[in-house]
Amino acid sequence: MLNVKQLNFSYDQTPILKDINFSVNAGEHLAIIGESGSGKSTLLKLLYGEYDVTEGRVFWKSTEILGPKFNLVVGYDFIKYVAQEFDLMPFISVEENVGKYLSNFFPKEKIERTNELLEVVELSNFAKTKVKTLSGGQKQRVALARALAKQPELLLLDEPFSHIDNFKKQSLRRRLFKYLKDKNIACIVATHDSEDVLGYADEMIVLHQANIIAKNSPEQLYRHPETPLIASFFGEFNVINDDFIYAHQLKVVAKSNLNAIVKQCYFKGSFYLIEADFKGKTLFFEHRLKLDVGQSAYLEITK
Ligand SMILES: Nc1ncnc2c1ncn2[C@@H]1O[C@H](COP(=O)(O)OP(=O)(O)OP(=O)(O)O)[C@@H](O)[C@H]1O
Repeated sequence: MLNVKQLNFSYDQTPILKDINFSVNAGEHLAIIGESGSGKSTLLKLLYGEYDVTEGRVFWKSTEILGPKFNLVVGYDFIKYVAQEFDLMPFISVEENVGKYLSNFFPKEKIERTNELLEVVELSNFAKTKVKTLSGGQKQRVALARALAKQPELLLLDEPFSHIDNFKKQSLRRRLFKYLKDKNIACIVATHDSEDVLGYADEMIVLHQANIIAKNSPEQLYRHPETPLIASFFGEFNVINDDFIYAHQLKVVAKSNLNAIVKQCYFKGSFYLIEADFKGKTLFFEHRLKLDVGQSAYLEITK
């Protein structure tokens, strides 16, 4: 189990993280969300032992995670960290990068393990390709496979799918997170993307102004977002009668007290997202048909 106790951190005078407390069980999946600059990457780096905490302690089971003041070599065998910049070896092949830290004493096992991981990240066809010729998204997938090679107990992922195209992203997410669950590998994922969280994370932490402002299951935070920041992570929303109402929770009806005038209509595939004016305030709602600018629409909350 990972235990983070009263962690405080600053690079200089400004506190970046204040009184951070949480734990993660073996095999559990925790998502960390927050605006850009809220300290997500810094927190992952502290959990990896890349920096020394200013105050507080971090434990994985009974081992204390310590930074460079205490360790000559940064990091621990049981933790792997895939940063936003992946530090691969460009002049060797994909399979050599993935197998780099696997023992050559067991060549058959090394090949099997490398092949298994290349399948997880859907790069089997690129096994012999030199990394320098790969695209950014392909390199990110090599970095993920390499982090898993010597099965870690805890995997730290910083925006793990940021370079990967939408065609691959969905299936890669499913494969990777299923693999981690099957192998009981705990993971902590810093992300801006609600698709990385919903359906996968067991718990979610929201960082804001150096503090954890919410910690709960994604379902609870989705259903009861306590702040606009949390609601906005999940999609367009409105504040009506002090309540957060997602765009899909406003329905067009024949008559109601909520008469909005359409300002913009955005095609979203299976629906249109409509931006409308209601008494000088902007409202967002979803509708299956296109509406004309200037048209009036009666709306009802369907929460
Ligand atoms: N090496 C560093 N030295 C000084 N300040 C830093 C350093 N790295 C990050 N910071 C600052 O710490 C704050 C948190 O940065 P961090 O990268 O942890 O945020 P983040 O939430 O991961 O952002 P993003 O979502 O954009 O990746 C920012 O204000 C950043 O400028």
